Amino acid sequence: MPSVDTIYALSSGALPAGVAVIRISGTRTIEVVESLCGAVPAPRVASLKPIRARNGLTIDSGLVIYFSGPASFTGEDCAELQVHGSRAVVQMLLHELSGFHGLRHAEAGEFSRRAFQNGKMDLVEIEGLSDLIVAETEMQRRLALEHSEGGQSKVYDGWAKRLIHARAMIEAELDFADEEDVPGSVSERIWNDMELLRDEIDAHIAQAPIGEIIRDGLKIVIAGEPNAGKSSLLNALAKRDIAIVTEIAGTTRDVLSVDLSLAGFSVKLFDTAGLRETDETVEREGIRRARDVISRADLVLLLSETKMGFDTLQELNLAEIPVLKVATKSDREDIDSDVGADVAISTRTGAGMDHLLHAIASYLPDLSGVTALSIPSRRRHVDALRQASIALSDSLTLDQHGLDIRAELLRVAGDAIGRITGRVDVENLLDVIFSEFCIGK
Ligand SMILES: Nc1nc2c(ncn2[C@@H]2O[C@H](COP(=O)(O)OP(=O)(O)OP(=O)(O)O)[C@@H](O)[C@H]2O)c(=O)[nH]1
Ligand SMILES: [K+]
Ligand SMILES: [Mg+2]
Repeated sequence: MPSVDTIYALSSGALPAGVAVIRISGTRTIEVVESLCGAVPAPRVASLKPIRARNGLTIDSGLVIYFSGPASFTGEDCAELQVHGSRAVVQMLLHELSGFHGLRHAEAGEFSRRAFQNGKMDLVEIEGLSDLIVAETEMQRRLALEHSEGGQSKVYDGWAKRLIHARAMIEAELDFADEEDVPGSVSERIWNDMELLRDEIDAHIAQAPIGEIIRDGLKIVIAGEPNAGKSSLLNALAKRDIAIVTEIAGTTRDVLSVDLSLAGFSVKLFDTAGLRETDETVEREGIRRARDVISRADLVLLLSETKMGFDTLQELNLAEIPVLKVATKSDREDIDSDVGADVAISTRTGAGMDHLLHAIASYLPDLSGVTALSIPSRRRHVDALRQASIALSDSLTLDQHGLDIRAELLRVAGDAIGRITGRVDVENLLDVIFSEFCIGK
């Protein structure tokens, strides 16, 4: 697409900063760099240059790197100008760039979109890159890096190839079916492999909850009686004064949340209103919200000072959700130390807090023996994999039907997998995927 605009944007973070990186991509890159810097440096060699506006004023001096397409991030001619990261320098440089004919400011995700369109990265790699940019925990970084560098794409491409191979063998069998000496049916081997493939895909899908926890964090809800010390615990774990703590029962009404990092995982911790019968309108709404967020928890920390408290809380319908019973205020002498809890804590003295964190960590996914490649990272991927698995299963079970129908089901499965990496028509998906990026990426 030679006629597309040349685009530019600030690709580095918030200003002011030590260095700001302005990226340019498109056919006019050479012309622009020549005008700003006097000459275009050799490709991929950082060169310190004065950067001048066309009226002769020096904007700044900085490192200029030119990438000759297709050996660049976008696949087009690209340049990166590394200038001093002040608002004034960046503003003047962007203003100068806007004055060039055929240049315009990039839209969100546009550099990456060009990389995809020019075949530099597939969709899984691009999504991995988008995840890597926003990664906050060690596990998020590991998963995103693996995906952005194409490891996952290789797995999906391998699966798609096996499906194509199977179809080709079936086509051949259909073509030669009426000939005398067809070498013994190829089908046997093909269907064995397709069954294996279906099992591999299902095993991959089964890891989706881990991918979700890595991306979105483990949802932990602090629940319990009024005044049990729930908000005090939230504040203690967050090491910040987030929730209001008072001695008045029924202080917390809204659901509060904070993101923490625990053992390399992201954890979303929720504080909720104390659970009790009440006629007070605001508190009732708070309790309704508490029950709602409890029902969506991965883990509930059930807090109480007393054994009776835990007993009444049993009535909460926590059916499928793991619960950790936490006895609070262990520093108080008037409190019975044996209330049948899993952990006893005091936010006042810090007693038991390590024990509690340890107990929580045991609810995090065990990643020993699990590689990043065995974990699907996004709902989009899982949905497509499910479609592939269903089509594959159908083609395996429909053995009384004609081969042509079974081959068609393999095509459906292959297309579903092809859509994950973008090998198969995904035009309608692109806007959704690239809109997740910010400008300059
Ligand atoms: N001695 C002692 N007091 C505590 C401890 N944790 C909390 N408290 C006190 O218990 C009272 C209630 O604490 P909160 O954290 O507001 O309890 P809560 O469960 O959030 O209460 P509601 O939001 O009203 O349901 C406050 O007076 C706290 O200072 C503790 O570990 N030891
Ligand atoms: K309180
Ligand atoms: Mg509270």
